[in-house]
Amino acid sequence: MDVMTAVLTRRSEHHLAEPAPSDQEFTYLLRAAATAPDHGRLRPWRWILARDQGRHALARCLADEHPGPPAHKEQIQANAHSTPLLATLVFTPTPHDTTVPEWEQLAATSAMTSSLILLLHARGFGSVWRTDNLTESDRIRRLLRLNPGERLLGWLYIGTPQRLTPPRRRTPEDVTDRISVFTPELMGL
Ligand SMILES: Cc1cc2nc3c(=O)[nH]c(=O)nc-3n(C[C@H](O)[C@H](O)[C@H](O)COP(=O)(O)O)c2cc1C
Repeated sequence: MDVMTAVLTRRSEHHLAEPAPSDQEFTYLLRAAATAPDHGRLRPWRWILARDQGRHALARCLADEHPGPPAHKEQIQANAHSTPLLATLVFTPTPHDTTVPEWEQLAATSAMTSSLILLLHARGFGSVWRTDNLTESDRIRRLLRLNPGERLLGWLYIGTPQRLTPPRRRTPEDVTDRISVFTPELMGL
């Protein structure tokens, strides 16, 4: 799949089933995703993979911690239960880096994740990045043994999309109003 096709046919997939990438395949794809732009090559992130019992325990905790009504909690638990691989994204910034401020490290983490999502898609796997307003939960932090200074950025739900028809290739929207051209003359220089 060429890059343009991958970008235009990717969708957040909310109904996922086996198979998911093995640990080995996930690592292979992550190594490629980690080549995304990353000022200082700090790799200020880590992933925690949960399958089977680990995933069920995490699913229960996500549902318990969700502030929404019972129906919403049940939906979260059902989703997390049925998705074969729950990958927790943890931001691990190098503090007080004078060359690479924290916002740049967060941007690098986002770039890596975006690449990973596209690579998964190109291999036939589906994913959705979810936070469900749960990234500040102390209980989830404790369950996942996060260190002080680390930050939860959500979960990549990963598996094989359960849809009858593949997503249609999207028609890119007009973004010309988001582009301007700078010339010194314009600035009166
Ligand atoms: C940081 C981040 C957090 C997200 N959290 C959620 C979420 O909690 N629940 C959800 O359904 N989708 C979540 N999404 C997915 C977006 O809703 C989705 O990308 C958007 O609706 C566009 O759909 P598409 O990915 O199919 O283009 C999140 C995406 C990002 C980048």
